[in-house]
Amino acid sequence: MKILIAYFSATGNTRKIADFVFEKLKNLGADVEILDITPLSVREKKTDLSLYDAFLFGMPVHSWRAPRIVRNWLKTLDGCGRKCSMFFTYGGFSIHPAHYTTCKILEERGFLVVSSAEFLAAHTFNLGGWEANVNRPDERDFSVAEEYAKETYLRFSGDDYNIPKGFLKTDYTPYFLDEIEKFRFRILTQPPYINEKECIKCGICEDVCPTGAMNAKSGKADLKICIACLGCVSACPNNAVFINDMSESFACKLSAEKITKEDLDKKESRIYL
Ligand SMILES: Cc1cc2nc3c(=O)[nH]c(=O)nc-3n(C[C@H](O)[C@H](O)[C@H](O)COP(=O)(O)O)c2cc1C
Repeated sequence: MKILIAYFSATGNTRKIADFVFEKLKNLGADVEILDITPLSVREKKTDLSLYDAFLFGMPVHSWRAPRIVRNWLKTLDGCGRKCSMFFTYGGFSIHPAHYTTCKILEERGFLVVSSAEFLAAHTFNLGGWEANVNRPDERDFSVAEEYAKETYLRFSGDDYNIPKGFLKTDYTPYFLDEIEKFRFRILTQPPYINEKECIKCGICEDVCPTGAMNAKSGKADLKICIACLGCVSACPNNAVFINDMSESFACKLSAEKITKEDLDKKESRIYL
């Protein structure tokens, strides 16, 4: 059986889980390949799925679900009745629509979803002053990832097909979910911008941008296509790409979600089978 792990990772958390699961599947004897769909050029090329028997799709949660550009990429695929699994990394806040809505997309594309998983990871907005799950994923999360690789391989190998249980059917409309995407630009009041004095003109910020929004010459990201993934901020070798300070919004978010920072850090990664 040939397996493909395709993942999107703007700041590296999902990549850590994808790489780990890749190694574990190989150790289990699987013939497995890995594809990073973060670069725009990779998503624009047609991926030949005919070479594979089963798939794992990994992505971060952005505003309660898969990032828009990942949803759009998934909608170009043809599952042809083959099995797949989904896994998410997230910063510890609400994510429950992510499993259900991504599962729906995959089913509509003809995949049989056999498992799903969520892994705690440092929240991207820590780059702007949040302090959520700073050191995740850690051993706890990797031990869940090991179990996830084992269980998913078993389900891929078996003849039967079980729909994963446990994640909630969401009653949020696609309209509502699109509306909450705008929330990120209410707390991220300044889209990523380059501090000219510290910029070494390497162009990495533009190269890593998964949407083509960042312009290294003008020093600004185009708000119309920027998805606020902060890949440019985390990749800059000279820390010259900035966003506004979001620490105040972290306190507001904790209070709105009625959760403490300690509760957030105690959350556990989880598998759905
Ligand atoms: C625009 C945006 C929205 C996010 N929304 C959520 C969210 O709704 N819930 C959550 O717990 N984490 C959220 N996060 C945090 C990410 O899911 C988390 O940091 C993830 O591990 C980043 O993955 P990556 O490093 O592979 O890009 C969000 C991050 C970004 C950039």
